[in-house]
Amino acid sequence: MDSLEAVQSTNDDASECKRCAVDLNYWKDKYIHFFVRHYERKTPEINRGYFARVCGVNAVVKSFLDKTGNKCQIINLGCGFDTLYWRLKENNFNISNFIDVDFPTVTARKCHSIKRNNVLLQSLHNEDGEISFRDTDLHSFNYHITGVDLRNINDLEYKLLQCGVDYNLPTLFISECVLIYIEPSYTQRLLMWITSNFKQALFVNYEQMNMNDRFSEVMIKNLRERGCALAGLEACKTKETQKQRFLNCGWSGCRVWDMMQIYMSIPGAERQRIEALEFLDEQELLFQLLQHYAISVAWKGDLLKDVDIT
Ligand SMILES: C[S@@+](CC[C@H](N)C(=O)[O-])C[C@H]1O[C@@H](n2cnc3c(N)ncnc32)[C@H](O)[C@@H]1O
Repeated sequence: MDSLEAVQSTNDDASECKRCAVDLNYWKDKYIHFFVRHYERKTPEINRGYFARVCGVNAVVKSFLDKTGNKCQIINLGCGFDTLYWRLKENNFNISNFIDVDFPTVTARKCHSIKRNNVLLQSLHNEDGEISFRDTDLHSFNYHITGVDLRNINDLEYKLLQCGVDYNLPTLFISECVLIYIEPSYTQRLLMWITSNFKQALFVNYEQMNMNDRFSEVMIKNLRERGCALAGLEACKTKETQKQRFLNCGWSGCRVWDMMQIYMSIPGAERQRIEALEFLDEQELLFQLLQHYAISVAWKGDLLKDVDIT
């Protein structure tokens, strides 16, 4: 497998882990099984780690929507098979625009699954417009999928315009385990392009952190053996490097929480519920895993500052 293919295949891992945890009742997602048919059962540590990840990202999304209402935009960078658009719709959020972005090979598969599924299609229908499909792209009233390499800003800009991007709307960017695969100079260009073009933006980034100890050496070795070069690893070293990545690119501020902090801040009853779902043999392993991932939230503009997710 070459490096690009290996990076794209990380979407299969992420979506299979999400489906597994949903089937075990960690959280509800009525749509993930439309995208992921087969998976192997994951360990309790992995399932709990994904639970914390979903809770953390959902908390940022909720805080963003509390501040903006429906007059806003979400752009999911390296979206994979994420189902956030449908989950928001189900909860009566009808935001101005939602754009899913990934490599064309990944978006083609996402479009294919949507095209043959009435439940997914129905949410996209609106009296104001048709759904148009191309192989790798989909355009509907307020949901778009576009296939583009995030390292190419000119192409990204062009494709986002086709998706009706509005630079004046408060915009939430989501990236879950994406930037670690991208060379720092490209990420820098992407982050600077966002701050120079969008009036008000919030960026939630979930990815590895504390990548400078023995535990992380094993994680890095495993990913590299699969062909993932981890070009963006430098920024994953510490909380400070995660933060500086944004501050150096013109963002007004950035806060970083490791996943242990997020996990411990989940309300007691909810944590007890999920801890009763499966027997966890090695608590220490879960804690190590949680200490090696983080959520960073960066903002541009006063409206979107002070997001607290713990
Ligand atoms: C680990 S997966 C995560 C998928 C999704 N964010 C989730 O959490 O379920 C990483 C995703 O980032 C995408 N990705 C990585 N580098 C990219 C790039 N340069 N341009 C577009 N997508 C990219 C991959 O194709 C893959 O779908």
